[in-house]
Amino acid sequence: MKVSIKSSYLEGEIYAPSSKSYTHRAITIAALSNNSVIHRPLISEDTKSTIRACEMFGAKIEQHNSDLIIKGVNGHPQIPDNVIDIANSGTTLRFMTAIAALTDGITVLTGDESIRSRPNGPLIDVLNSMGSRVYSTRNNGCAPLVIHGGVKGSDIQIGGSVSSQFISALLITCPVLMEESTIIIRGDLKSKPYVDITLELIENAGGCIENKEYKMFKIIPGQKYNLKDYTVPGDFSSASYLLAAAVLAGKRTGITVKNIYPSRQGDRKIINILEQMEANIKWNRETGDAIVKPGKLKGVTVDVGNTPDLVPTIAVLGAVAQGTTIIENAEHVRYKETDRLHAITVELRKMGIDIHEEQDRLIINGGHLEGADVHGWHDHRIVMALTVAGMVAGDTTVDTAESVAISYPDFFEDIRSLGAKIQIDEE
Ligand SMILES: O=C(O)C1=C[C@@H](OP(=O)(O)O)[C@@H](O)[C@H](O)C1
Ligand SMILES: C=C(OP(=O)(O)O)C(=O)O
Repeated sequence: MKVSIKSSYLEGEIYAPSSKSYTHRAITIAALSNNSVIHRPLISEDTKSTIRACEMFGAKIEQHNSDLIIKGVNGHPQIPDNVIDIANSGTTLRFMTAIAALTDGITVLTGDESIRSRPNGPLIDVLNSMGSRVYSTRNNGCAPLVIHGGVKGSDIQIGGSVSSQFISALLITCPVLMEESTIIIRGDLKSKPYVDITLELIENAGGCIENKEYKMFKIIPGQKYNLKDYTVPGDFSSASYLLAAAVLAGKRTGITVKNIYPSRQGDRKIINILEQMEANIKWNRETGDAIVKPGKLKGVTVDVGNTPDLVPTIAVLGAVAQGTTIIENAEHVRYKETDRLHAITVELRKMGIDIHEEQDRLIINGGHLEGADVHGWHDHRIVMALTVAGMVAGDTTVDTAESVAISYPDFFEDIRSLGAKIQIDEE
């Protein structure tokens, strides 16, 4: 699907969608619990992958209006009766690889071309050291994965530089084992806030994990999750496109982005980053409203070690900021749906921006965005960030736009409701 974008001037108010990361965790932990209700889950292609996988492991999941009613497996997932296709969701793949190790049979996990190129080696090695037998069918650490169950609580070590999802997957799974586990993190843990979200949901479900400054986690055995009733908060990663659009393409009347409350989400930092860039933004933590007015921005240097998903948004902001924007500590951003450092560099160059990539950072010299036909790389975050750029530049098309369904299915409807001039060209 391709979208055609004209110069746009936005105004009004919009609700940020529910958090994808919180929704994945709520569904997964509810599936390991007994009876749970999840209010306002994000229903998107990625979270549907988690729903599908949890049903294959024996959970009963029904949607009633904006709630999910989940009857879980009480810590004992069944052997799936077929291969599980988790499509494009890295979070689902990592979480379900660990859940599969709890069964007493064999699970096969696969996904789309993107997911079958993303690394899982550290998680595979740890699960094998715990008594499971996990194989990457092509011996490259990527899906398809074949997982024989049989893990036991153990003392394990794992590197934190590739993905925090490996650690989150182990933190969710180890408490239900009958032996104590200790997880030691080797090196720097990237995307730390996502581990905070995991620990928050585990605590909500009555689980108990001792976190020794993200260097060691001690997990007592035989725990039983009981998530009961959980309401999913708004998503700061998705809100970042709305906030950036307000700054770059907003009318003087401004835009109010609603449903963004204080949270353990690392991407809440988008507010601080916009403030550092001297954007006109006022965030009311009590009401969850961020009021944003358009204005000129100043370039900044941002460490994205904990906020990898903000990179496309920050790159577009830097593209029009005065001076230079440096996005650093970003190597792990290369292991997402696409190599996002490379993808956003290629596409913003097509729009006339002086942007360079190095192994773990981007250097962007602010300039003037020019309309162009750009490629979305089948990556929802690349598509949404380039759509914001297109509203500034005008006369822009973005292809593979259907990928917004991964995390923000109503993205185009929402920004059109604010006045964005976007035509959807069905391909
Ligand atoms: O745990 C999660 O919900 C996520 C963790 C992050 O991945 P990494 O931990 O691999 O950086 C992030 O990029 C992804 O969108 C969601
Ligand atoms: C990388 C992302 O998610 P996942 O790792 O779950 O595919 C994302 O949402 O940007």
